[in-house]
Amino acid sequence: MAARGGLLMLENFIGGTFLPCSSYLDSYDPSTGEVYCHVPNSGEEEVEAAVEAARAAFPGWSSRSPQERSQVLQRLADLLEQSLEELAQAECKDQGKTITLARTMDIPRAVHNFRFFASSILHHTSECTQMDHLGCLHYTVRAPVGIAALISPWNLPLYLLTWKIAPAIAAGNTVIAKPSELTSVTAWMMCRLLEKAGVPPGVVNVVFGTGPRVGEALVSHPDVPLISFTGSQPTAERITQLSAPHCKKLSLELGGKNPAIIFEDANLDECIPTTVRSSFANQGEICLCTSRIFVQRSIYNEFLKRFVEATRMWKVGVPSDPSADMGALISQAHLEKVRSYIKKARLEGARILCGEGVDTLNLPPRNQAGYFMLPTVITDVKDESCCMKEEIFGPVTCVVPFDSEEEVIQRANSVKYGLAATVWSGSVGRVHRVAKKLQSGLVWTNCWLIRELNLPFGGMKSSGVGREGARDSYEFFTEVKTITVKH
Ligand SMILES: NC(=O)c1ccc[n+]([C@@H]2O[C@H](COP(=O)([O-])OP(=O)(O)OC[C@H]3O[C@@H](n4cnc5c(N)ncnc54)[C@H](O)[C@@H]3O)[C@@H](O)[C@H]2O)c1
Ligand SMILES: N/C(=C/C=C\C=O)C(=O)O
Repeated sequence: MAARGGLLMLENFIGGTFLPCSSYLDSYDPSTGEVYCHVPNSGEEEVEAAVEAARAAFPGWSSRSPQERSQVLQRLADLLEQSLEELAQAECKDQGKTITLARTMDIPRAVHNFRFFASSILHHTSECTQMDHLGCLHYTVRAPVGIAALISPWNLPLYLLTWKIAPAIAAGNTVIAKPSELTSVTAWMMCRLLEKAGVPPGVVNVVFGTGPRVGEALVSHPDVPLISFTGSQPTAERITQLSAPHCKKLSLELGGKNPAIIFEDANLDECIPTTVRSSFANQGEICLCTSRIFVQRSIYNEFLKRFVEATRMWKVGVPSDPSADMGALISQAHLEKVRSYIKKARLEGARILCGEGVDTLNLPPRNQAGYFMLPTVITDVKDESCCMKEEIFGPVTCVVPFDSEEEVIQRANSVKYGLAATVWSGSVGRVHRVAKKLQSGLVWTNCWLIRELNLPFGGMKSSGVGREGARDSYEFFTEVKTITVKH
């Protein structure tokens, strides 16, 4: 690690070596608005070096057995776990999230990602059929694809980066990862553990920088046959265009406009605290967060009263405060974007029941320039409003009434996204029925964010293409071959 003038200086990690870059980007502490880190502003030259390193490492790594690769992933998980507190502190400072969320969700899940895929890689089966009348046996085999480009967003930095690195290298690929330029620190810290874990040079390469500069050089490189991307739809469109000439394999995990549907027989004592958390956890900067709440009319007033009370109890504070429920948004630009939606809602005649422009946020003097805002609840908003149609990706949620099951399903499905949903009802028949009719890749009933990594994760419609999970990631990061043997 280099430090210049008290600033953290990150370096690219290529071929097992940390390399300086010719230019750097400022990276900010969201809780103060101050520059505290310099991130390499990498470009084609760095991508070419990373491709060379990944290409050189591929024969050795891909020829190791799943058992050998599994052991390396387990050792990396152990080292990350031993560095949990250091990584949590870094993620908190870099992303603006609370230290408690970083300690209990982000970093433990990053550790688990390596443990999970270290195990699942040992248990995949292939397929076989027989044509006795022709004396033929057919079977499938799978092999790693080659160099994988892994591009990840700024909201759950190490959690989502390792959700790609782990399955990619477990399957025998070598990787070039590009984290978000807004949150690069924990990826860089992870690189310091790779050699000790036994990851050979060139198996994991990390290039830092912006999407248009280093990201586009990576996704358009002819020797990078597959891209796993998590981020926004506009970026996914651009990556699809750039990769199309090379017919690359694409996994696209994109945005959401996730509904919560609360029927009159829901258990509000459970529903309300969970829906506050699903709306505002990580400052609402989780693709699975709830941003539209449909409440059956007979309980609407009771729900609204209790939900606003509970939202006002959701503590916004300095991210390093263990008692804070919510920290700072990622950037000044993102804060202004989120606030602009609240202004639009007001202009449309909606009511802001709490939060931005209604309640007062008290912060210590050193955090006055931080990117903070209060969790905000909007009602009396039309389904056609941009607040009900577009992903805001901040601590803002809309609450509206509904009457019938058929009506609410149609309204919940009336957006271009289809990532996640929650359904709250005491009727088991109703939750099964409604879940099946929702255009979402993930539906939680009477709960939220209980993750089963064995099963497919991802969205439909504009929420993405493909799925991630034990089998899905294995199939994405390998090529299948069908072999016929005539005996
Ligand atoms: N479905 C999911 O699992 C999931 C998870 C987290 C975030 N997201 C979505 O991500 C978005 C927020 O993250 P974000 O602002 O970092 O998204 P983003 O699309 O701006 O950036 C995501 C990543 O892509 C890179 N990038 C940007 N432009 C690029 C280009 N032209 N070529 C190559 N790479 C490029 C960025 O540097 C970053 O690393 C939201 O829409 C959110 O819903 C989805
Ligand atoms: N891929 C996942 C994403 C979760 C939240 C994104 O913002 C996961 O949980 O596996």
